[in-house]
Amino acid sequence: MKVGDTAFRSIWVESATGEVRIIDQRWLPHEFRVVSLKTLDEFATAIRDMWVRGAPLIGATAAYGMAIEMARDPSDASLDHAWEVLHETRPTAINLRWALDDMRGLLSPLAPAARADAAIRRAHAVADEDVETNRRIGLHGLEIIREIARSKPKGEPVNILTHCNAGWLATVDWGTATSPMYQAVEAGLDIHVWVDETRPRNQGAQLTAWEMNSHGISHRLIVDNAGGHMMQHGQVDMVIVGTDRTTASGDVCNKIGTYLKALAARDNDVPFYVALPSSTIDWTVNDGVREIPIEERDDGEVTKVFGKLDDGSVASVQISPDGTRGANPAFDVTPARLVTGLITERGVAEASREGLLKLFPERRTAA
Ligand SMILES: CSC[C@H]1O[C@H](OP(=O)(O)O)[C@H](O)[C@@H]1O
Repeated sequence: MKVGDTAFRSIWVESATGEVRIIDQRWLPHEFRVVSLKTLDEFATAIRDMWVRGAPLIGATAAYGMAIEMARDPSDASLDHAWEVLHETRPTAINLRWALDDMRGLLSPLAPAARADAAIRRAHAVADEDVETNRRIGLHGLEIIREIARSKPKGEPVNILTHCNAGWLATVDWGTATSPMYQAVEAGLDIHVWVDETRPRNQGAQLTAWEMNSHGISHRLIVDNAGGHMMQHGQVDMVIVGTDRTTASGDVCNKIGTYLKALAARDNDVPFYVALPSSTIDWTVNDGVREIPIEERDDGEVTKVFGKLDDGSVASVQISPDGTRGANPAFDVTPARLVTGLITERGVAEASREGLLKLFPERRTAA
């Protein structure tokens, strides 16, 4: 998407140097920092420490990490080591495993001498496919927004609530939950976005708000606990979020707090949509609550908050007593029964096995 007058992706290869470049999202919205990732360990650190984050972007970053390592050492041992190092960075987003398996499946049968070129080509393709996939998600989501707009009094915007950042910063471009928003604005529809701050790391306040500002989309930042109240008072026409792993039966694992939004949406008859590329569907899992590993992150993310000081510098400040420890599950699982629809690149699926198989019949295994 555009940053000022310049079009950006969240990850790209500098043509002059061949270096893989990323936007280091830890410093947004206060500083726009671009860094190069040059070694396998730097790629692993960037994913683990959330310089880059968001399921599709984590997958694309891992693909480029494999490619960089193949250029250094294309041996079988190096291929397996790179898979292990990158896989252990974060446990929940399935795109990481999907991308690593995709790359290793392509590279393993090749002669080592052919792996570096094949790897970088595939990494580029993973990134390009993500952009097109998200664009298509946006077109399908646009029709939902358009339908809601028809039911609104003239001059009133479609009010959309979103949680965390499932924006272009969480993908290579367009975003998943934000793609319908961008497409709606491009189609001339009037939307307003309630942006959940999304504690503890505030991806909403820091990243989604930055995206909305950069794109000139009407929005207001709200605390995570305000969403239910807004819905009770008719101020939310739809919820749209992303996901880090959706099961074959339609259970949705997403940033912590998503489940609570879904409960409030159901209680107030607000449609609750999830936007996702098919690479985020884990076809091997049915019961999301019991089977999806939930990342436990450092409790310092709960006891501290990052922001800009009055002198313009950025810092992390402690918000709780010295002796207080935190608990920090990074995701939760929304059962399929609370999901109105799954917006994929092939269309909108009912949140169920049959609903997903109608759009992805090639996944229908023999009974
Ligand atoms: C399009 S995936 C976005 C998804 O990823 C975020 O998690 P994190 O920032 O920890 O990587 C969040 O769950 C978003 O919904």
